[in-house]
Amino acid sequence: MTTHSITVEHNFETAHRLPHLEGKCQSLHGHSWRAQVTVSAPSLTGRNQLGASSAGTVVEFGRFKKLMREWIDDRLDHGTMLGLRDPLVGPLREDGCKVFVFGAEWEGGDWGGAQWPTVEAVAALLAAQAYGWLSSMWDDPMDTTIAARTEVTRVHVTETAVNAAVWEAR
Ligand SMILES: Nc1nc2c(c(=O)[nH]1)N=C([C@H](O)[C@H](O)COP(=O)(O)OP(=O)(O)OP(=O)(O)O)CN2
Repeated sequence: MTTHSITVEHNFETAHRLPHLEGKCQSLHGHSWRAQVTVSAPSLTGRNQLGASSAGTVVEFGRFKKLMREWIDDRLDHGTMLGLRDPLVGPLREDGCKVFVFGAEWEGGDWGGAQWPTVEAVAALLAAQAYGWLSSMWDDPMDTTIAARTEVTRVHVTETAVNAAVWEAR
């Protein structure tokens, strides 16, 4: 069986802190995050208004990146990622800051523990969201660029040049 995959990337400037870990990560700090999302399909067979067809794409880069960029830029970029139990959530919000709360806005569920904004949890968060981006393309009957049985297979997130996490579908 063959697999076709595409990978797209986006960056975001976002603060976080991990008060449950010992050391410097307890202090609020920022990173230039990079997320690479890989989408795969067993064939390039897609659809058009007449039925099964092929645009020759797993998903069209531009459409998928638009969905990815809008979600990341709206919710994470130039904001702060915190855990639900972090006492900074209230004060930052009261001061008008953008805050994304792990364990609230996104609870993790089957995607793995997500109570704190570790790099691992950010990768799982984006994998879960990427399934939503694919669903919205699939639900659009005019979208002829998404192949059948597309899946999110890998999300690679870096917070620094030397720290990264990977979420991979089994
Ligand atoms: N498994 C994880 N471990 C750590 C995470 C994480 O998300 N997952 N996060 C942190 C901190 O957020 C911190 O930003 C990074 O810590 P650390 O690599 O120790 O710090 P530096 O980037 O300054 O390290 P260098 O010495 O510059 O390489 C901690 N652990």
